[in-house]
Amino acid sequence: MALDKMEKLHLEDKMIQTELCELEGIPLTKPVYSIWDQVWNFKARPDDLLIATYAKAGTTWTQEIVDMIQQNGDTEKCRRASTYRRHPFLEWYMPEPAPNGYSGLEIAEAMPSPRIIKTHLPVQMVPPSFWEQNCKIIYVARNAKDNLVSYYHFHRMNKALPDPGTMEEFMEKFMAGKVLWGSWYDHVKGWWKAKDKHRILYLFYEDMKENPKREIQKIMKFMEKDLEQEVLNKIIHNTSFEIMKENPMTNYTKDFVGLMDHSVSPFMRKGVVGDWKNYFTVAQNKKFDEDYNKKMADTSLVFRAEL
Ligand SMILES: Nc1ncnc2c1ncn2[C@@H]1O[C@H](COP(=O)(O)OS(=O)(=O)O)[C@@H](OP(=O)(O)O)[C@H]1O
Repeated sequence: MALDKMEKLHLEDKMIQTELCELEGIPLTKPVYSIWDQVWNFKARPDDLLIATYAKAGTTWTQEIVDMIQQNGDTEKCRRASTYRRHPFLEWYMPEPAPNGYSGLEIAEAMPSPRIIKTHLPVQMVPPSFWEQNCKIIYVARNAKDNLVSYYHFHRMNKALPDPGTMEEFMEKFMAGKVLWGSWYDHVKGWWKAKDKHRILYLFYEDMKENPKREIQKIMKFMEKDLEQEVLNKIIHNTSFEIMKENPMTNYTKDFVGLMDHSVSPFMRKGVVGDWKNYFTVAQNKKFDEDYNKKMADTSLVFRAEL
């Protein structure tokens, strides 16, 4: 291999930086950690809509629903750019010359209102301006077991994330909260508490699968949008897993090129409730449940891990 190419690859490897470092007990990637002051000082605008989730809980799906509502069901407008470029990912940062160099902050700052912004931050790390501006927030939660399985496969296919090891090893890290964006348990509980004090619509992935029409209507109401039945049907259709999997603007084949390997596991993988049953052994399930019951004993939050 030519020397300059080797140097470039080495540099790119360094820029990808799969190592995590903790901020107030929350593991972040090194580049995100390095710009944390700027993230914290981000200036939200009153008409920003924040979509907050633990990673792999249904973010992309919700982003597409919200965009389709905002665009009054106009599919062409929704195809103006990829999900990743349409809705800035607030804290995400990968400096050039990393492939797909990206700064959520820069994209957000340059974007005209109304903005739809994505974040995976736990509630205590959301920049204060979102609360000061009383922004609307949609939080989507997914049951821990399916969330874990989806996150595991995402780590396998995404070179920007640490190697997950075996499913068993990843499960241990997930239970200990030693994964990017921290503890699932604290994330869902923290946002659940916050919903009583702020303008937060708290949704569940399982409810969206069970009855997309009902959940899309909830989002419409929250966004104060009244759309014709025909438009609603169009939104239901175009935000289904099958359509989004084939849509190059929503299936992540246009972004993270060279980082995400969809042949290892596609971003739009299965999109179902209960896939964890194909991965958890009986012993793992028992151990997981025992630990889960302890960690979730102090909340009224209830999840469904099957439909
Ligand atoms: N329309 C639709 N319907 C049902 N399920 C869907 C849909 N779109 C995305 N997905 C599934 O959501 C999982 C990806 O989660 P996120 O979008 O939150 O990922 S990310 O955190 O933004 O990287 C991932 O889940 P798994 O299939 O279980 O891995 C996607 O397949």
